[in-house]
Amino acid sequence: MNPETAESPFIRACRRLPVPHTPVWYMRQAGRSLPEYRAVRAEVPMLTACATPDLIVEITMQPVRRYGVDAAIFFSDIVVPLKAIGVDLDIQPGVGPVVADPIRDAAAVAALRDLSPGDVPYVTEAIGALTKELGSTPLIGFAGAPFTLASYLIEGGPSKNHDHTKAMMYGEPALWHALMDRLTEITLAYLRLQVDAGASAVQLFDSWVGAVAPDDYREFVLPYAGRIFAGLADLDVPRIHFGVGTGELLALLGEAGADVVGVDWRVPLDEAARRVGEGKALQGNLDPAVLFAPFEVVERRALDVLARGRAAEGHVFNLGHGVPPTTDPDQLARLTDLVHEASAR
Ligand SMILES: Cc1c2[nH]c(c1CCC(=O)O)Cc1[nH]c(c(CCC(=O)O)c1C)Cc1[nH]c(c(CCC(=O)O)c1C)Cc1[nH]c(c(C)c1CCC(=O)O)C2
Repeated sequence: MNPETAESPFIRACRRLPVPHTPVWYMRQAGRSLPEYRAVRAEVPMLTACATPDLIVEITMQPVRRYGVDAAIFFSDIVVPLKAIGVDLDIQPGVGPVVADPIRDAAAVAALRDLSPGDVPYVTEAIGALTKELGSTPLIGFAGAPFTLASYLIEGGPSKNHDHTKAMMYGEPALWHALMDRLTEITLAYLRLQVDAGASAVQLFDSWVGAVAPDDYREFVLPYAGRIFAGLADLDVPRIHFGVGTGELLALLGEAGADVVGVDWRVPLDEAARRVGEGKALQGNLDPAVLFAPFEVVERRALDVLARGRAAEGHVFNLGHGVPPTTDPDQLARLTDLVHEASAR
């Protein structure tokens, strides 16, 4: 990473170093709520956009231009590497990823081949162009974590209770471990190629792992997240680990090897710092729904997040989950300025 990027508030906060202001970015900042995003996407299916370097660059830059956030997140989706190795899937508007043939047996698991950089040339190309355009602003690469990817593959689409996923985990543990092993290799390769192309941090999204109890997380999930973080250790970029509803798992998300633990809105950051323990930075955690309240409420809540975030060794301000599609972009613009001004030191 270039020296100015290494000195940016976002990278410094991830490394638990002093910062001039608390850095802020938003999960799902690229897309959905922005009119300039809807204009660009009007005629283009989601997965086509994710495979078109010019569109990736433009959409990734949109929230950076509009809000002045401290980091960009690469515009893509967690299912892109699966599509790239030949899984028959689509992203349906308002639904999410839908898999044509859900993976439920050993033959389907064995068909998940390794990912190489040549499978996603548009990712490498877009990241190269983005790092030039971003200058010292860091670019966050990302991937879906094995549990969350497994859930889409096994269920065949979005799921509330992850019943088929858990049925395999509990009932066919050998098949489960084989699937998690395949997804771990694919995810690690995907994150490494993003860093090799120029990403200066990575976030592993285990969005739906909050459905799993701590003992099961330790047995069925943590070894794989651990392999991914260990496999990135030589790259010298901050590694962020996030899931929704993970209050009971926060210490384990850190234990898996992340430098920064992402926290949803259910656990205040001072309590999260206590649960995660020493040697980690935290990211979060304003309830995204607060953005629908008048700005004075957003302000009061955001100041509370900042105050509690001081209990952590490093704090990156974010929402507790993604930007809701109907968010008024002006609320995020004002929130970004507020975080910068209120935390200036
Ligand atoms: C679980 C998950 C997915 N995708 C992702 C996650 C993990 C983050 C999280 O927990 O929210 C990650 C993701 N998806 C997208 C990004 C882009 C970068 C960003 O701004 O954060 C990122 C980081 C774009 C997208 N991914 C998707 C869209 C909407 C596609 C469209 O505009 O048609 C975007 C902009 C589609 C998608 N893909 C997925 C869902 C649930 C959806 C939304 C379905 C819907 O409500 O329309 C799976």
